[in-house]
Amino acid sequence: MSTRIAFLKGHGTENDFVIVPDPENAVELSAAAVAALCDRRAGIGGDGLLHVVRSAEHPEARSMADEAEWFMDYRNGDGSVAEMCGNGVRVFARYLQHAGHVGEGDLAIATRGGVKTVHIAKDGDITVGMGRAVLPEGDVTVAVGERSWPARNVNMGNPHAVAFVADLADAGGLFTAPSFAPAAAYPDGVNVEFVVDRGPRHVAMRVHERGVGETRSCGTGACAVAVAAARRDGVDPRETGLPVTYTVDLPGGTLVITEQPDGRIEMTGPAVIVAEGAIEAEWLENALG
Ligand SMILES: N[C@@H](CCC[C@H](N)C(=O)O)C(=O)O
Repeated sequence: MSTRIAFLKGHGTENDFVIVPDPENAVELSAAAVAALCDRRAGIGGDGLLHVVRSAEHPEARSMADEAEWFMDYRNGDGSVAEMCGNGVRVFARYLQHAGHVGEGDLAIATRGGVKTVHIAKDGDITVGMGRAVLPEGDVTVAVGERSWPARNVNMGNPHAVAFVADLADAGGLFTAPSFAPAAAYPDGVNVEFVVDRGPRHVAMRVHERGVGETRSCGTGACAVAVAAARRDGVDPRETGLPVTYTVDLPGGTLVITEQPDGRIEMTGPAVIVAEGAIEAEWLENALG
């Protein structure tokens, strides 16, 4: 009889994830296994995978176990590991609520980018304390084909290049990763955001994600865009002492990003569990050859 591995499918503003609950860290998820599961034709399909593990059971999260019971072991759809996933944290929290591990209110989730505070509101939206943005000095350029744009380097735990463009269509099909310069700015690759203005403190963006491709949404990307837009607009809450909020429209929905006077960034948006099922271990073994 073949063994089965439980999974769920969820999304946050259409950034979608395969969720593998594995409290004891017993399921071996190689990069190839993650890529097979995230394959949209031969697998379940997803931009990424959320491996749900008790912090105490994971070598990368043990040191955070006192603060956060659960560790989001996030993987990109190509199997690579990333430091953080903003939409992923909301979907991860929704899974914990769905499974009865937590209720409405506050919780902490361990990630490779540190412990994130999460609030599950009665109205269903989820707010994540995303930490502070780091904006390294130096000019960055991103290019798609013959076109190039100056970009702002923003680190949200993971790397971003934010380019303001005249029209979101300027980035073209985004079938391959935009190139960037200088190479030293992003030694581990980068997520690239293309942004237009929609109104006062209201922008729209597209994103090409490292390890995935173009996605319908990126939470860390939306935070990077909000901070880059604020600085471009001459707004820095750490100087004014006032929080600033940007509404960020993405192809898959809208996220609301607030930067507090101490620089902490909060992201609010939806998170949805779509389905539950079982992975045939035999299929996975065959998929891995
Ligand atoms: N979709 C995510 C970001 C996922 C990680 C990213 N692709 C990377 O490699 O840094 C989000 O919602 O933040």
